[in-house]
Amino acid sequence: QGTRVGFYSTSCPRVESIVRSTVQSHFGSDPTIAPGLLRMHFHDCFVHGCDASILIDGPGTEKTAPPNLLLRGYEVIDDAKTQLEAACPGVVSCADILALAARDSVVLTRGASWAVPTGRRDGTVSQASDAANLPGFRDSVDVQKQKFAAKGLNTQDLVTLVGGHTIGTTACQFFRYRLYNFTTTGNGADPSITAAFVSQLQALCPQNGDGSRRIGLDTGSVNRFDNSFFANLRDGKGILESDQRLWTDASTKTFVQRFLGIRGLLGLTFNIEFGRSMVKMSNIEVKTGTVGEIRKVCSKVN
Ligand code: HEM
Ligand SMILES: [Ca+2]
Ligand SMILES: [Ca+2]
Repeated sequence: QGTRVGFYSTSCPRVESIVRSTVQSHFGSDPTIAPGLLRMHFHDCFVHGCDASILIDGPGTEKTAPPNLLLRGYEVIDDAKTQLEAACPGVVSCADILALAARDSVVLTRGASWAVPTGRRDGTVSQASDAANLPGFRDSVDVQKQKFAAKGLNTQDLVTLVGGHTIGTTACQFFRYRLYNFTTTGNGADPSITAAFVSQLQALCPQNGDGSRRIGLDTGSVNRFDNSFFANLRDGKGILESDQRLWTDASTKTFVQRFLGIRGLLGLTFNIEFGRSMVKMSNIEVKTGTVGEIRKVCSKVN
């Protein structure tokens, strides 16, 4: 792919420790930056590849597209970049900083670590309209699979990477429609949500309440990078419609079951597979060599 582990070993040997300590210190004062940075890397990679196009400021850039409005952690990347420009000016790309910060975020939430290949270069294009190929929370499994396949990611990668929802939160506005008037029968909620859970969710996200209120994507384990998210899907406790559908569709359900260690199926260890699939995701359409640039400031092209 053109990226490799240790790309900066002579040009900027402290890059990984600088990024790690920066993420760590921000995490200390605001733990929500861990899920924020992981999601930001995903949203970067799916649009023009992992090239930091998501970080560019200005009217009509990717940042302004609806799926990206609630991303957080930009200040962490800026902070790391400032320190890296002091240590090794003009050497480390913003795209690599984001890839490293996503890994460090998983480790800080007690997930397993993995080696991040580096050597990405930063892109110069960022357009809101290009964010349309990001998956949406109402997408069917077929559409989710298509969008991942378009980036070279298979069904196992899809299930594994969506497992990133083991940490972090969602605004009520993205799933509240599942709780009220979704059906005209029963309690009016999406029947794929287990009955006892509906009233809990309704209490957290009242019908006419604040749509920006946030609740955990992995009920009971919001801050920990574990496989509890998959147990919640099995139990009808997925929060996003797109997440719960991974249990309804036979092709994705098998992988959820394998993460849960269902007898008779070849087991998969979520934390190990996550690192593997992340390496694939973080190599999507990467720019290397002389393509693109090394940005001086992550929020704007040189
Ligand atoms: C079908 C694919 C996916 C869909 C439809 C989807 C959708 C969403 C939505 C709607 C939210 C809530 C955003 C908010 O309210 O701020 C969210 C949050 C999140 N997503 Fe995804 N996502 C997908 C895949 C992924 C992948 C592949 C990753 C990472 C590998 C990821 C990581 C996260 C994280 C960590 C959060 C929590 C963000 C926070 O707490 O600020 N998602 N996702
Ligand atoms: Ca990008
Ligand atoms: Ca969890």
